[in-house]
Amino acid sequence: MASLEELRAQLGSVDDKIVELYEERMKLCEEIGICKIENGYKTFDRQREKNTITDVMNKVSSDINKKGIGEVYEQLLAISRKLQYKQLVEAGALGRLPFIGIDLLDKDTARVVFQGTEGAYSQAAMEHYFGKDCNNYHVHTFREAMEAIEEGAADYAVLPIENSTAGAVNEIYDLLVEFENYIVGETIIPIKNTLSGLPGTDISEIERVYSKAEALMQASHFLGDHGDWQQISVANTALAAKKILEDQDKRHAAVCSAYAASVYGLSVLADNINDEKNNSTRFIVITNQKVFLKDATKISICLELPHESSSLYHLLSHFAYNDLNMTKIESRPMEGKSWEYRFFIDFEGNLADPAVKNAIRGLREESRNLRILGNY
Ligand SMILES: O=C(O)C(=O)C[C@]1(C(=O)O)C=C[C@@H](O)C=C1
Repeated sequence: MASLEELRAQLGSVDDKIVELYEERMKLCEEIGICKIENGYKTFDRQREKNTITDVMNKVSSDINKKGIGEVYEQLLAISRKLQYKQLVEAGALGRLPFIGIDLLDKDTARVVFQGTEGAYSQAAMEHYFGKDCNNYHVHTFREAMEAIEEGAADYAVLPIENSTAGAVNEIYDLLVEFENYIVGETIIPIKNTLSGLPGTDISEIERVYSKAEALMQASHFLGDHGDWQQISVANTALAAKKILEDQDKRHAAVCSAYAASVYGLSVLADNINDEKNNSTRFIVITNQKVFLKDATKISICLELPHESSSLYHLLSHFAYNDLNMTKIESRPMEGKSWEYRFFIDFEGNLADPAVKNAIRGLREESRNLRILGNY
């Protein structure tokens, strides 16, 4: 029986042959790539790949080798495809109207819309991004904000997309698909609720609290210590603060942000009463212009995948192959297609980077309806 060293030496010679053949194969794929560009043929030939994989699987005998060679070829073909996407990008075949790189957003002259009432967290986020004196107005629903951007009634909208404890705001994801608007910025603000009442109120006088149902729930430990208080839910936390001002009853208090309390002239009776002390919400800034800041570092895309085994696995390989760091993935059910999903992916990069262009080229070819939602 041969020793481990001898067997490893034999394996080394086999690996040398594989490497040589691999290089020979990639060289041929490169030539095919040129031929495809010159003749306008599609890079990804799904049927050809299926045939190749079946052929090589039929050439081996044992089941374990069949599965193994199948997997090796899946990878091999995916890599030659990626080489051909790179060739396409280098030949300048981008295929779509490009995003335009800009130096700055016109924050001083812009008209900005947010959803909610005066004192809402969205307003606080808007002021954080655009400044306290920005020209703004508010609407009742997220859809109305999206429409205002699409129609050009406002230049930018500030909308919540994700909370650190509650997760994604699904409606915003769905609206990003429905409307052709683009993300150009983001801002994260802490969500810290207070118990606020009329100035001069002592907490011992309180008998009733108003707030949004979720905000009452998120302060359940604090409110549990005051079990005799009546809890009344209203549409949002800013509205609760407004009600306290209007009622002028010292027995009433609101669970709302310190920002809403200041907007409605209330005093903070207890600060940061949420059970989870490090809660924050990420807001996106959207516009109807296909632009991106030249120093942008994050890209959001969405796409649909064929209902096939390992389609997500192959899709994600475009990030690894191009050394791109994926920071988030969300899925949402697709309307009218039970158990099929649309994926929303965030990754680090700038649309001007060659690696990003290569990855997007590959992702576009191998998924359906890919949309770049923004680079910010
Ligand atoms: O035959 C082709 O069209 C090729 O480009 C070669 C190849 C392969 O590596 O075998 C690569 C990509 C295609 O999707 C199909 C097959």
